[in-house]
Amino acid sequence: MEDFAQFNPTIFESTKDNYSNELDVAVKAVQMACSLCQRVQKSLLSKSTSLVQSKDDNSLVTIADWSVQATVSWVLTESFGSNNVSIVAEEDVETLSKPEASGLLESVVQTVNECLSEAPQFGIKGPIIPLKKAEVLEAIRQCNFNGGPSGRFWVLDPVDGTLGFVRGDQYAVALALVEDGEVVLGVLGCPNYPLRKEWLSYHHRYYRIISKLTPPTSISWDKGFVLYAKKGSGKAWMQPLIPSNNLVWLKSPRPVYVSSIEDPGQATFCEPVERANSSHSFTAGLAHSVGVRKEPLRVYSMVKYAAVARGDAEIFMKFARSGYKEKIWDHAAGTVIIQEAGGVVTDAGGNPLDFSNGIYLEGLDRGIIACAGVQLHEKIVRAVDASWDSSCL
Ligand SMILES: Nc1ncnc2c1ncn2[C@@H]1O[C@H](COP(=O)(O)OS(=O)(=O)O)[C@@H](OP(=O)(O)O)[C@H]1O
Ligand SMILES: [Mg+2]
Ligand SMILES: [Mg+2]
Ligand SMILES: [Mg+2]
Repeated sequence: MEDFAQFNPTIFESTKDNYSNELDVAVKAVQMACSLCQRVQKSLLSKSTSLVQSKDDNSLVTIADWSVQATVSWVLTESFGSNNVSIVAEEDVETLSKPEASGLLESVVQTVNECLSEAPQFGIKGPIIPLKKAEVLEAIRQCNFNGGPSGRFWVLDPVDGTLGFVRGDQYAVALALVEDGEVVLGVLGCPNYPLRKEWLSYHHRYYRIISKLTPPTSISWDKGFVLYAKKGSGKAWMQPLIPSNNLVWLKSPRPVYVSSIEDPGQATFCEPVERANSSHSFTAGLAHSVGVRKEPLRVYSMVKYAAVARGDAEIFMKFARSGYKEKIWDHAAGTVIIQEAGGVVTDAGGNPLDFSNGIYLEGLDRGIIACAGVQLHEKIVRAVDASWDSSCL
């Protein structure tokens, strides 16, 4: 039993360290968010409802995106005080505030309150009475900070990989803390990350396959976890999901490390599922040119960062079409987790990602390259230079 520990803040090693309280609250908030998402994903898949909406850029948003944003915003504000909390997050309240969206708003309020009612099981004090519509909208609206070079702010992607989420596939909840332009904490919830990494590539069919192969009573260590890391600690940790209805949860976090594979011939690279989000043809040419032989692992969301941090893949590449500006919430948590697990994350010019310039990764050179090791990373950066001019990106 010695590798088991009760769930309490002592898991965070030196509790007197900087950011230990922030990390403790952030991990609990992401645990709650994962539980919320699992419940919503299940209900989305069991009935076709209008809980999925299209945004102006044709991307999707669901009640889970808004509900997680409201819940995490509420938890952070209650824990640290509204004057001390600035949050940059993906969703806004525009759609939800429209009179015709009252049903949608009701679903969000119900989902948030359901989640907050379980807060004590995660070690968080919940509200005395359920939140009202106006309070839920305010919690979402509060996440309208625009980032920048100085001070402290949180960065939240409530559901990353919303497309994967509505398809019953991979998605992530990503929360980071940025101080003076540097990501100092990263917390990444991956509720559907499978026990066997081979299952990561069963897109679309994932849910069906998993539900057939794992008994419904299986404990959550079999699927899903929260990864977290603190900048400069040299460690990244994986904590199993806390079952909200199960008081016998006793598992302690484990450290995760990047893979030691430096040979491209043995390496696996991962990339976005959607061609619209990253050029598959460019990365295929690139991978071939450095000697990568394995098929790409196409996975939705920041689960790709988790795969590299855990050593299930060695390379992550994303080359969005020219003109697309990457947002900080799609990369902040994953970046610090890979770095602390021993990996390297830069743009295609080999420069660190810049989280100090507002909501976008301004100045990003071509694309993002994350690797398990320095040598592999150098090879990929060199290969991008060699093949860039002949590509049409
Ligand atoms: N056109 C375009 N190009 C590049 N990137 C885009 C584009 N549109 C959206 N996005 C952002 O990509 C986030 C999902 O990235 P993924 O790596 O998960 O892509 S994929 O879903 O696997 O194809 C996705 O995050 P979520 O909105 O949180 O799902 C978006 O922020
Ligand atoms: Mg989105
Ligand atoms: Mg995202
Ligand atoms: Mg999102």
